[in-house]
Amino acid sequence: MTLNTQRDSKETLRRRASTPLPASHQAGPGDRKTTADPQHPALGHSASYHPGDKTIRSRASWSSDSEDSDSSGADSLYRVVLLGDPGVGKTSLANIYAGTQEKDANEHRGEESYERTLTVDGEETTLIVMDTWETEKQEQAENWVQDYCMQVGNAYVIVYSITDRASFESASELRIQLRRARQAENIPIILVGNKSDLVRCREVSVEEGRGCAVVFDCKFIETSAALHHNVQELFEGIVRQIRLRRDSKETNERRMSVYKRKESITKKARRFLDRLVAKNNKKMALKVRSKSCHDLSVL
Ligand SMILES: Nc1nc2c(ncn2[C@@H]2O[C@H](COP(=O)(O)OP(=O)(O)OP(=O)(O)O)[C@@H](O)[C@H]2O)c(=O)[nH]1
Repeated sequence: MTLNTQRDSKETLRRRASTPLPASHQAGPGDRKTTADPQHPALGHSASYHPGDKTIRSRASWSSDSEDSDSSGADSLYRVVLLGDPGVGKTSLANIYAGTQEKDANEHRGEESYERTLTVDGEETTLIVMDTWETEKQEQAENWVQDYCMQVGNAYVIVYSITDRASFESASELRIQLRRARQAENIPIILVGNKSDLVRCREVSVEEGRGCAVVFDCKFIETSAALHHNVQELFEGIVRQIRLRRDSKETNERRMSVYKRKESITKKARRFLDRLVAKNNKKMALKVRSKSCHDLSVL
């Protein structure tokens, strides 16, 4: 991924941002399906969607890895639901994903779903990022939104603010709620500690975030929407987590061998040493697991 590539893809996005998706999008715009589809097990949820209530903002290409683009890569579409307390930064993260510039934010206010195609490890995947979670409205009419969110995601991002302990506690509750709603399913869940730039206001340590992810068996990353730090890594990580569950072991191993070739020597050495020590030490194995919850490219 290069900065140039990012800049180029943003240009593409801006040009296409005004292109509305047809209302029939949920039934599949001809090329892809977003409702229950036996050919597309990852999308096989039966919850109904209300297109009039939520807007799909844009379809655009965001090639993070264009030099490796492989036309043989499967093109797939997945829903990613953002959960978390009000004010933790869900919309800010979604806006970065959508490539919305600050000056465009007012124009797009009220729109809550963002579709974008990413090229990760040489293959394209389209994510619809849904920023529809409501925690404040308790009326009956709003409950369907929460139920819908819990049912419809192919992956979940649970966001808290590192400056707000209450939001961290809510994140644990959301994880439990999600586990209850989707009991037997092995869906990717990423715990995100946002606002990592606000160092002096920190109320939740990195270790606590990581510990929570280990206990709740999910991935963990700290981001700063304000500085755009780790946001791209987050969305690329979601794609990798989806693929790790969707594809065969062989396909993932082939993909990983390409990915690992690009890893830094330090990262490779650390990974090798962790495995070596963990082989003979159960306690260490737990520690490695706690480290691996940081690594969004492995299960
Ligand atoms: N310093 C800092 N501020 C942030 C960051 N992310 C979001 N904010 C600010 O936090 C406030 C809330 O951000 P939103 O993105 O609206 O949060 P939200 O979770 O979507 O909130 P609701 O829409 O109420 O659910 C805004 O003023 C953002 O500018 C961050 O990483 N760092």
